[in-house]
Amino acid sequence: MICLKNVSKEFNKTKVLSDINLNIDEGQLIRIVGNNGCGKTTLLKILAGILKADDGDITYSEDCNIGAVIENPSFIENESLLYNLKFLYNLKNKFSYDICEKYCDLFSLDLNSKIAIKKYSLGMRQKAAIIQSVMENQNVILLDEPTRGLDNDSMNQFDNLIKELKQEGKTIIICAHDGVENIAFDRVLEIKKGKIEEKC
Ligand SMILES: Nc1ncnc2c1ncn2[C@@H]1O[C@H](COP(=O)(O)OP(=O)(O)OP(=O)(O)O)[C@@H](O)[C@H]1O
Repeated sequence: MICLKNVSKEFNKTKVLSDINLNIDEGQLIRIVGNNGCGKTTLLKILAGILKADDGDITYSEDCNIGAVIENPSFIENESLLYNLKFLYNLKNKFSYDICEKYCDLFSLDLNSKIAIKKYSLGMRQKAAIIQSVMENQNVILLDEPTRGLDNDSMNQFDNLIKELKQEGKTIIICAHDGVENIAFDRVLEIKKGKIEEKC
């Protein structure tokens, strides 16, 4: 689905990722771990195409349609959840109220709430961000610390969502220090000193 060959990235002459080689197959559920500042977010940004690698090649299968939650999600703060999800929908796709409602129900969010996003709690914003990453049936989902701000019930809801996406054959990559202990990952990768290695 995605293939990285000798991908490198440095910031201010410090190498964060060094000659990374990685094959991500369709339908894999992958966790990326590593110490603070090791380059997890950098790798996700490169995979999402929002950051350019300095060197190396990345190839994507033709049907690759990426959804992502990376760092702090931005919204139109004075507008409602529904307005924001409609706004974030890709222009070439027809907005599906039913799909958004399904994911909102799963996360106990009210899609018809008139409350402006700026009044949402951190956890509610995180759920809204996760919903936008899956609402268009994206088949590759990149999630950076997705359980940040989620309470225990919401973490269970998140686990259920990942299970469902996995059953649907989606390719999912999650960077997480914690909060994902109940998820059965196919692979766990660790970034260490600029290199990536399989942990299991
Ligand atoms: N835009 C940038 N400009 C300069 N340095 C950057 C930039 N983005 C990331 N870095 C640096 O690259 C390194 C890797 O950052 P990254 O955010 O990828 O780490 P991380 O593994 O996601 O960390 P954490 O677990 O704390 O979220 C850090 O040293 C960081 O300071």
